[in-house]
Amino acid sequence: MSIVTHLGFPRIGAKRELKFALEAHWRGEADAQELPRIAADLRQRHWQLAREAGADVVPVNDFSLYDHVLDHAVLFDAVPDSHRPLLADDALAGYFALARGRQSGGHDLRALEMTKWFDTNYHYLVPELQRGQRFRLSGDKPLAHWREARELGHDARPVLLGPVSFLLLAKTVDGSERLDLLDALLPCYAELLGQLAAAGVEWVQLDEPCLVLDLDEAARKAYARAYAALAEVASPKRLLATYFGPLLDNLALVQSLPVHGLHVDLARAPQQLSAVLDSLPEGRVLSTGLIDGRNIWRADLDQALALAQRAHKAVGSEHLWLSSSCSLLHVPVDLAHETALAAPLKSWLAFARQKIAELAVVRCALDGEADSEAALNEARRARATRLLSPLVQKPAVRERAAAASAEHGQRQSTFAQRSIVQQQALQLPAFPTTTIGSFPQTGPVREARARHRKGSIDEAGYVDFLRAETERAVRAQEQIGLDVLVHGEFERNDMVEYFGEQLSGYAFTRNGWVQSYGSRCVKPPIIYGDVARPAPMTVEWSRYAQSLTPLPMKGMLTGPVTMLAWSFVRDDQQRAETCRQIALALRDEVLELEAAGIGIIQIDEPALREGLPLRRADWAAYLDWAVESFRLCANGVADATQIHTHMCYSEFNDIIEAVAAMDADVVSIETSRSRMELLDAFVRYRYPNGIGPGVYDIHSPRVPSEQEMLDLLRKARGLIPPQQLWVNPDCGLKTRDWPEVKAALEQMVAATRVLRAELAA
Ligand SMILES: Nc1nc2c(c(=O)[nH]1)N[C@@H](CNc1ccc(C(=O)N[C@@H](CCC(=O)N[C@@H](CCC(=O)N[C@@H](CCC(=O)O)C(=O)O)C(=O)O)C(=O)O)cc1)CN2
Ligand code: MET
Ligand SMILES: [Zn+2]
Repeated sequence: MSIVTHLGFPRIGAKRELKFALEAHWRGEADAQELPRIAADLRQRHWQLAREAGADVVPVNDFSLYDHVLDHAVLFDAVPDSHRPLLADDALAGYFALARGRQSGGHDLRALEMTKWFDTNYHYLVPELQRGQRFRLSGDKPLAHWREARELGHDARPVLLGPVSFLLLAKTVDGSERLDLLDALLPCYAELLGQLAAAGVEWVQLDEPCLVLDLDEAARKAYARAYAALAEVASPKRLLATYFGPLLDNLALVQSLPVHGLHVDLARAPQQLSAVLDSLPEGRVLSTGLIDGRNIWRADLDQALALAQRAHKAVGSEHLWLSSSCSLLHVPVDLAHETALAAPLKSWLAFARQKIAELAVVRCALDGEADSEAALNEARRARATRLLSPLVQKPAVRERAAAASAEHGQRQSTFAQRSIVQQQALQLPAFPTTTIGSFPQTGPVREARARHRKGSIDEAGYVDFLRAETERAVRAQEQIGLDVLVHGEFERNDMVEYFGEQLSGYAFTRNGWVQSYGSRCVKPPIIYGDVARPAPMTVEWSRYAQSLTPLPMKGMLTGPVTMLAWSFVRDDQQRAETCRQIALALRDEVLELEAAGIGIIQIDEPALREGLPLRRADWAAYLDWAVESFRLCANGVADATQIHTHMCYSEFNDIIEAVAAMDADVVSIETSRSRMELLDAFVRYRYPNGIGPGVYDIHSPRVPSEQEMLDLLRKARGLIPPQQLWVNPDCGLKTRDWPEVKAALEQMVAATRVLRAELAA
């Protein structure tokens, strides 16, 4: 009989139990045993839940206290020397110091860099390696968690990030070639596999998501070498797991690797099944990724079943696994907690637990069990009602999207012309200072929102509270001496969810939490239908904030590409089409802000880069519609209105032309941690519009000094013409506290004043 399994499970907990345990631990409020106890409890609960939903085998070591890539770096002792003493002294404290930095107890340790996990909104910590790096197996988490599951009676499969993906996802601090470290790393894997085999582990899952990327010759050779080497050692049977896309030109390589099983993503790439089956070596297990781990829709079980049947015919039930396309990390835990979702909508959805149950239905149907028919019918009915629902189809929205043309995305004049008009209107000093939008989302702000949600403060009381917070932020900015102010975003739970709640065609959940990094979570809203804007969303807040000050108040919106990328999107129409609908809805907001007298409007697009398809061949098409959507959203304004955009965590070399084509008057980017290196693309391209390279790393509580920021600014001034240069932090300040924010911004303004004096001299 074919088995039901999945590649990994969300670890934060349905009610974010891990988040609260972590944060209590970091605040020093929990005793030393509390965090490990809650973590073990979550693992136990999640295994049980998966088994009850229908999984035969559960993955283990998918759990992490912070990040699974960091866990591997620690497991192989691939950590910066600076962190070693603390790690040796207190392993957990050292681990969190790698994740979050540490500036107490006589330590001044920086955090590892964080970056996006493929094209998801999950962030991993980037292992730092160097030439001659030594690796050493340190710790036994994969085996310990396997034992834990075994003792609870579960058939379990440890998950490891495979050696080549581990290296490709790491960076070297000295510019040396990562893959040169393969020979040094492999003995660690060999030792670990040996330990697992000796303990009686039957299967190990080696995740190699990099196999869905464009690979150069060196990477292909590394794969061949690594897996040949691992075939020589004592080891459980190896499942090579690929996900997030089709294997395409890497298929032959993959099929040549000596492993016992292969997992392929058939949710994103169902069309690859034929080629995979045709080339699958005799006797190899095929793990079919049938159910989408990246989205929350109930599956098309007929399609999943059809794929499973084709695979079954080719490999037989002994060699067939039915699985999720990727780890379920990217979806919430359990739909059962959504008690407030409207009835038809709820019946269309499946979270992690429901997805495993769907796999169990496919298995029943595959085995010809009679009661599977009822479950299949139920799924068919739910899907059909969704696709035909009048909630989904809005003819007026579709007509508008079809009618929108490129002209609507064209500013009236060139940047050179309109920047003169804008300067006349705004009268900004050289090197204008501003911030990226959010100010601290403090405990009281979140509590007020929670009380409002529960009805224990009314609308008026909540609005009064938010107005007071906004006013406080405006006064603080005036006092600090910033030139372009923001209202602070206190009314927003999240930059995406907040807009999702106000747009039609969008639904939102109560508990649909997904880990973004560490203890930080998001509740991605769900786009289920054609998107429109029934009423203005931010205009009153911006108008109010502007009424408090004579200084320019920047309007603040989340752009269409980011709204799309950080939501769960409908799967019954092209993403480009959905994005266009969002763009037009936001366009109305932009124009209404303008009409309300807001002269500067920022439209954030931090997700533009991460939305880039994993394969280069697909980039141009994506960038075309992504840029077009931004332009449709932003560029309907008059010359005097200044459009800003903001992007963080972006490798701009790949997308600089697209950034230029957006034609925003000012773009703010994250650059402080890379010491302005990320400006390179703009410099080389001679990017003509305004640029605000971040001078202050907002991810850390550390307050940068005036001198540090001045150094960065001088560097930036040497790279781009002074009249283009803006001064701002790397990103929004919502995760910081007021005292550090005020101190840092004061230093930033002081540094700017020095720069201005130098310009005048
Ligand atoms: N969607 C999205 N993706 C993004 C970003 C982003 O801002 N948004 N930024 C980048 C980095 N990612 C981040 C993701 C999350 C957070 C973050 O701070 N998340 C908050 C939750 C934000 C939120 O939805 N807050 C709600 C709910 C807050 C809450 O927990 N309330 C308590 C009660 C209040 C309390 O006592 O704290 C409850 O409901 O139980 C609100 O403010 O209303 C968290 O994990 O703590 C930060 C950065 C990239 N991706
Ligand atoms: C992740 S980009 C964040 C932009 C948003 N305006 C903020 O300041 O929080
Ligand atoms: Zn940002």
